[in-house]
Amino acid sequence: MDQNCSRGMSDTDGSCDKVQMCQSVLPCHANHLEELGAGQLLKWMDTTACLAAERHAGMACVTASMDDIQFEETVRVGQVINIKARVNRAFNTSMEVGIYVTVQEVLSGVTKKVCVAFSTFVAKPTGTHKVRKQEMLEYSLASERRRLRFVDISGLCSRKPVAPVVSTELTRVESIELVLPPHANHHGNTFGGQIMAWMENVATVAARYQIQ
Ligand SMILES: CC(=O)SCCNC(=O)CCNC(=O)[C@H](O)C(C)(C)COP(=O)(O)OP(=O)(O)OC[C@H]1O[C@@H](n2cnc3c(N)ncnc32)[C@H](O)[C@@H]1OP(=O)(O)O
Repeated sequence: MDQNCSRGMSDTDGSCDKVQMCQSVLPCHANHLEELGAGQLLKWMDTTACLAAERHAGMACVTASMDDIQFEETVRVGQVINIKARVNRAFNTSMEVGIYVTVQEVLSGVTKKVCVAFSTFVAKPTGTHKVRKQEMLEYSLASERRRLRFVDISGLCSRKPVAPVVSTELTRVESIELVLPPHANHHGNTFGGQIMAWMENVATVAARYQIQ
């Protein structure tokens, strides 16, 4: 598990499937523009959500997917990121975890929403666990999001390729990563947030080639 993440985690209200993480954004988390990288934020979100899922399930969980995310605010060095995660609904072996991210100016206390995301975690080893009492709105919506998630997956597979208007040949970027201990979580596996951070890094380089 990311050291910076695990240090900042604590329960908000003692409820075992709600987790909150608070982190100051430092230069080591930022890009060349002194802005928090999306990959770093995804790592923190995944780690926080994983803890919420594992506390709920009472066993190890892995990230199965994360739904679309829109980042609404740029986060800069010196600001504070606050991530809240909670299990919205448990299905059989999977759980939907809602993640709410805000950014705060330390001195003024002004807080803005950065994003909302929904991750699916799967309990391993598989087993059944009862659905706990939870907020009814999120509970109902989780079912609908789950349905759309699978429509999205089947839609992606059958979608016809669209001819690119501008050649993207020169934007091809490949990254080979050696999985080292700092990339592993508390189970000794690479965690979903780390994979997303690597993907985001390569995508950023590819996008910069395209606009050059
Ligand atoms: C690559 C990495 O290292 S990323 C790092 C962390 N993540 C991982 O290691 C996960 C790697 N992936 C896996 O282990 C598997 O693909 C799993 C566990 C996600 C799914 O395994 P499968 O054998 O395909 O799952 P299976 O069909 O039995 O379904 C298990 C549950 O996962 C859910 N599930 C499977 N795929 C997805 C998906 N893409 N999105 C959401 N939920 C999913 C199913 O709906 C099911 O939920 P339910 O039990 O509540 O009904």
